[in-house]
Amino acid sequence: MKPFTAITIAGSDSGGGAGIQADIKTFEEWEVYGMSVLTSLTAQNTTGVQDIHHVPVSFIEAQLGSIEEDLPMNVIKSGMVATKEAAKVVGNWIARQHIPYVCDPVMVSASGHPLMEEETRAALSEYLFPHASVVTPNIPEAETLLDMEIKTEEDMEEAARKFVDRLGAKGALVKGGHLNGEAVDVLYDGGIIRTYREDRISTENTHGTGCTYASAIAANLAMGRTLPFAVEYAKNYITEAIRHSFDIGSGSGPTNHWAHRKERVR
Ligand SMILES: Nc1ncnc2c1ncn2[C@@H]1O[C@H](COP(=O)(O)OP(=O)(O)OP(=O)(O)O)[C@@H](O)[C@H]1O
Ligand SMILES: Cc1ncc(COP(=O)(O)O)c(N)n1
Repeated sequence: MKPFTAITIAGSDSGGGAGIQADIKTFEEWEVYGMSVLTSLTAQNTTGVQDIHHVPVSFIEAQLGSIEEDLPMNVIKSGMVATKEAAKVVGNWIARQHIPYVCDPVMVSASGHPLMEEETRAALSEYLFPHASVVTPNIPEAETLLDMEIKTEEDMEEAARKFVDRLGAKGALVKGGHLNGEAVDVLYDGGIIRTYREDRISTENTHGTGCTYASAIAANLAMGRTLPFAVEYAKNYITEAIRHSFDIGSGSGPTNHWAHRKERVR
């Protein structure tokens, strides 16, 4: 049997809620075989990030090479890429793969800790976005990367268009988790604007939602679904993961990657 496969290029979260751990857990739930390239290791829990160790760029390259030499890949997902050197190596490698690529431009943890060096911002636009089937910024990330304020759904639409028209991504999903009211996300794929809307769930336990959502989109692309359908399935999945999130740790608890088994959203 040959499964669909996905590779995540991201940081490790020792607390298991975000980063590589969230990505692999999500791939598994979609029955997509997960592979990983670690860019940084974080000492992290639900209260915050206590320490960060960046993997040497030569070792990031070694991991990419080991996978490329031997294993099939249906999709690439990236998360924490902290330095411009890492962004360059990762971007140049992705450019050669010619498969769908989901780029989650992780900048700051939900607990407020910077996960990317400031000078890496420009490197994301230069090396990663041009290869992305979709970039998945949250509101603060979109505001920083585009240097604009986002307060309304119309602003989200404008931002999504700018990621495509100005920064060269093929698609952009601007996530509205940080706005008040409904949990609305706006997708622009270079053609039309689509809106994904769910009621807001009252919980503090949203650690890792961004990583989990992007990985669910990637898993659906690996299975051959189109981007709009991949986002629709992933939105249902993340909503249930938040609804049944775990009240563990004394900070913002993690989402529940197996919640969909109760709700049968697949
Ligand atoms: N309280 C909530 N109830 C329902 N959906 C939510 C809630 N918070 C976030 N979402 C949804 O979760 C997904 C992730 O969005 P968000 O904007 O929180 O991303 P993020 O900031 O990258 O995540 P993280 O919390 O991991 O930093 C989006 O679909 C968003 O609409
Ligand atoms: C290694 C790593 N990657 C990504 C995130 C973002 O996730 P969140 O915004 O939920 O903290 C994180 N906290 N840690």
